[in-house]
Amino acid sequence: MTKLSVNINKLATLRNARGGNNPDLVKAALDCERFGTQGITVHPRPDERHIRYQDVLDLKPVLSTEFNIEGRPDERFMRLVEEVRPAQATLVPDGPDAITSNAGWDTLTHQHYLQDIIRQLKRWDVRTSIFVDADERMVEGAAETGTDRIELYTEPYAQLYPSNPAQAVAPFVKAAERAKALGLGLNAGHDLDLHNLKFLQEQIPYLMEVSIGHALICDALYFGLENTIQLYLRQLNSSV
Ligand SMILES: CC(=O)[C@@H](O)[C@H](O)COP(=O)(O)O
Ligand SMILES: NCC(=O)COP(=O)(O)O
Repeated sequence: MTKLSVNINKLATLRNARGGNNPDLVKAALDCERFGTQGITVHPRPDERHIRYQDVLDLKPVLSTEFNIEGRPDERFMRLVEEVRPAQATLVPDGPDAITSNAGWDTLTHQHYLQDIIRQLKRWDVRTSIFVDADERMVEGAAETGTDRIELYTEPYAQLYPSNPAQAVAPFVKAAERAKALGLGLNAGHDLDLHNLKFLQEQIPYLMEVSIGHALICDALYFGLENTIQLYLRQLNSSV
């Protein structure tokens, strides 16, 4: 079964636009859970333009599904993960000024660095995932770090999918097969939506989790949050 983890960054963007607490992020996350999501993802960035570090602290005690914190493992991120002990930490290489994630790790160049971080996260009993491009060499480098899982960076898939689905998915299937052969768990995310999700999941049925934010929250403007989550779960063949 492929789990859906709803990324609530965009709800925090909306909340921050007016400086108040509307929408209430904690309530919205709990509603996502009530509507069927199997996880909540946040990606606090150093400028706190959407998720604030305090949001992460507020969410942890109330969530009942898998909490996934994504980000660059700088000192502040690591302190947060140590305090919150989420189900999963996903390491993303974004610089502080990144508009959004735009690449996976170079797991060969940064192998020792990642090994140290993974070791530390495991001491805290946090499952680890490393954000990587669909490149077998990067998957192999990730396996060397001792990580539990990788998350395939799916923007290139999403870009090419409308014109050539088979070509778009081919490198992802190859990378996924390599990950499976190496014993790595597999997640995927970035720019997944109601059009491209089903095909990806059909081609890689052993995908463990997808984290989806931007498109899902945009869809919720039209369909409502509850219906939208149900629509995404249906794409993943969940029993809804
Ligand atoms: C790692 C990843 O692909 C997502 O976390 C994405 O970066 C969302 O972040 P933003 O909501 O800041 O675009
Ligand atoms: N890890 C990907 C994620 O959390 C959401 O990315 P997006 O759907 O906002 O592009």
